[in-house]
Amino acid sequence: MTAILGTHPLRTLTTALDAAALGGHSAATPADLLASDAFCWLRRGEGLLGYGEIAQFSGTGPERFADAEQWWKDMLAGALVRDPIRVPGTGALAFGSFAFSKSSPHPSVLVIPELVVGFRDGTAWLTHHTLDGTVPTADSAHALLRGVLSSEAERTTPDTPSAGTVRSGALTEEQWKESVAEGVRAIGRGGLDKVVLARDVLASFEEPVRRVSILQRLVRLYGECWTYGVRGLVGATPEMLIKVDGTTAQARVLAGTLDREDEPAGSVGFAASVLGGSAKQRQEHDFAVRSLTRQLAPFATDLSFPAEPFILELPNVWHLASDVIAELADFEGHLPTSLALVEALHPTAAVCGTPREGAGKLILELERMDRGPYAGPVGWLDGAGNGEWGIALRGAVLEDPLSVRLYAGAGIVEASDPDAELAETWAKFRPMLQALGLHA
Ligand SMILES: C=C(O[C@H]1C=CC=C(C(=O)O)[C@@H]1O)C(=O)O
Repeated sequence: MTAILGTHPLRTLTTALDAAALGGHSAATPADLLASDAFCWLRRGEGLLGYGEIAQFSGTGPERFADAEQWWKDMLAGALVRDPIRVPGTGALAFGSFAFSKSSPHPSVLVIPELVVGFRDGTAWLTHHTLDGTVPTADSAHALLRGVLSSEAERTTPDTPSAGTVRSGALTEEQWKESVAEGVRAIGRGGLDKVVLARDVLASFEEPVRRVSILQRLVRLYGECWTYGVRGLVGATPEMLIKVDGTTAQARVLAGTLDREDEPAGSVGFAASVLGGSAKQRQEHDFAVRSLTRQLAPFATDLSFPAEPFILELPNVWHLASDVIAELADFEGHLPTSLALVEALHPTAAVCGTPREGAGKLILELERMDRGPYAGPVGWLDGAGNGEWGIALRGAVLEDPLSVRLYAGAGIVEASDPDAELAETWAKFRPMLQALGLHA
């Protein structure tokens, strides 16, 4: 574990965003405030952006969540927080991304940005964090934002996607289908109900890709999803692992997918009959809901979810979806933080399988790649323990300015067909392919 701690305590100042104090810089939507390295968590015109980095936790291994939680507690212990607004996302805040696997060498990180801009229920605010002993003020926060806006010519340059090509990553399509077939055989032998198998593809460009444009396109096209950006990891996920807002926790569980590409006219009804009527898709979904609710129950005094999933309509696919809601139990005066819940819930059967242990082992064997941050938790948490942690799906890692690695997977059950699962991964690559300006 590495942690960079300053010699001064963390100081934070949250203040209402004063549009007049931004001078000539105005923004119609939060996405207009994106900058090249900005942290991003946006959905339906609300969310959080972060700029600059003043401290980070970085770790690997099975203890990565607990170590991150301890680091955050240490940062908060001596913190001097001024927060007159006091809603989830104000005060001290860190963005984070965690590797899917406990055996991954990929670093899991929590990062405290120098400046946060937040939007929620019609309120907009700035939070300025310092660790060098300077006292943040409303003026210093606005000056930082003005600095970001004026130095970022890239934000306003017209967006012309560069030409790129896509090739297979760790496995060719044929090899991946063989892995799916092996997954089906493993399920048939007994002891395993479901395994989620993913694959990667590598997009290469002749000119550097622009992170801001990728995020802006995802925001524009996939407004119902949570568009995330934590360093090189970008994407727009439809799946909420856990959101904590005071005493309430919420999750959106997805599993069961239908491509919308060849959609007949009319079609949520069509999706409902195909997805809802398919025993295979229902089974895939039920495993995912059960894994989430089983892990969440010990933290809850009350937990509910509808008996029947609903159809979530996204531009690329339909999903079977279930929203789970829980009232959090208070243990000796403490509620679990969003990060403590992440540790308990990850990985659910939407991205790993059932039973979890056996599925995890088979994933390592059959995918023959490191998932890195793909399918890991991504999001933010604040000093009160609130937070939103999506599952990093429909995303990619910007490996260097000319190469982007995309990841997508599919839930495999006994009735799975390798060709259909391969087609499903292409439907799930589509948001990132579109965001990269590649044909999709
Ligand atoms: C593993 C992925 O999706 C999961 C989430 C929704 C539906 C899924 C499915 O139908 O297989 C997957 O469980 C992915 O997007 O890479």
